[in-house]
Amino acid sequence: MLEFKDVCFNYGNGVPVLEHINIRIGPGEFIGLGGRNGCGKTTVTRLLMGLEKPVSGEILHDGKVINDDDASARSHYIGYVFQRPERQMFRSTVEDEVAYGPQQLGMSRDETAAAVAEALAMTGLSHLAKAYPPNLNRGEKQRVAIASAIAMHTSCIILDEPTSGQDSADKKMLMELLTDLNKKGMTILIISHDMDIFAQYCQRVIVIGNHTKAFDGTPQELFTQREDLYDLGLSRPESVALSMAVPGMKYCRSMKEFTEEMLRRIGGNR
Ligand SMILES: Nc1ncnc2c1ncn2[C@@H]1O[C@H](COP(=O)(O)OP(=O)(O)OP(=O)(O)O)[C@@H](O)[C@H]1O
Repeated sequence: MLEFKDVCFNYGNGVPVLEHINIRIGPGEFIGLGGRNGCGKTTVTRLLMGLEKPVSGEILHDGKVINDDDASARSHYIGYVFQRPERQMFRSTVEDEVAYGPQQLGMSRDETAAAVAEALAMTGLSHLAKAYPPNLNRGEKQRVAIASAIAMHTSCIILDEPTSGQDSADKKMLMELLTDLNKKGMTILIISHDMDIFAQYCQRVIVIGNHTKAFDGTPQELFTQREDLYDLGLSRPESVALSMAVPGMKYCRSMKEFTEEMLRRIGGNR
């Protein structure tokens, strides 16, 4: 469990970024973090990672205050995939890169090799074990960062806008990998501007607005009950808008679900 208790933060210039934020992230959740550009999403995750410290309030891990724990201490239980994952890579092969964390944890050579092999297999990177990380494409680099977290046996992965600028095939591959990890118990927190990701993959969405938490609930509640989506920098996904427009239609998380439901209805009416 990761928790923010009444957290306030600014970058030292006096301009408030976050004010009195309370958030609880339970084990095994798949949470989307949204809001307008510049509302403070990345700042929330940097505070979780220990890259910034709250001005006031507490950050807790499993009930213990971790305000003073630095990022390396928190990397034992939180993995982070930056917007530009190449910035977090500095070794000359993918397998060495993924081995770095386990080595820092003091795992033996055999344990490290096993953890790396397992992490590369889970992320579909085994064939790229000897590749030079800067030569990989963005999707592959993200998977290296995810593999690094898996190899360290972290319980949580945070991703900052991982699908921006990706084609739909890469996006689907990444989201399916995250769904798979989540089913194995990994907590996922994903910053995104992509409403389809919130609707289709997240169990819960947290929205930051006006320097604080403006929404915390299911994607269905967010997209069907909030009148202020535009003000929050969000929009209703097409699948939800269409399912709301058809009388008696159930809530549809994706266009695939909407299409299947429409076909089922047409078939049923024949
Ligand atoms: N190092 C910094 N020094 C001063 N202000 C900063 C710094 N980093 C971010 N900010 C400001 O803090 C606010 C929140 O930034 P943050 O990057 O957390 O927002 P965000 O919601 O992630 O934005 P985006 O959606 O554009 O990525 C913004 O107004 C930003 O300009």
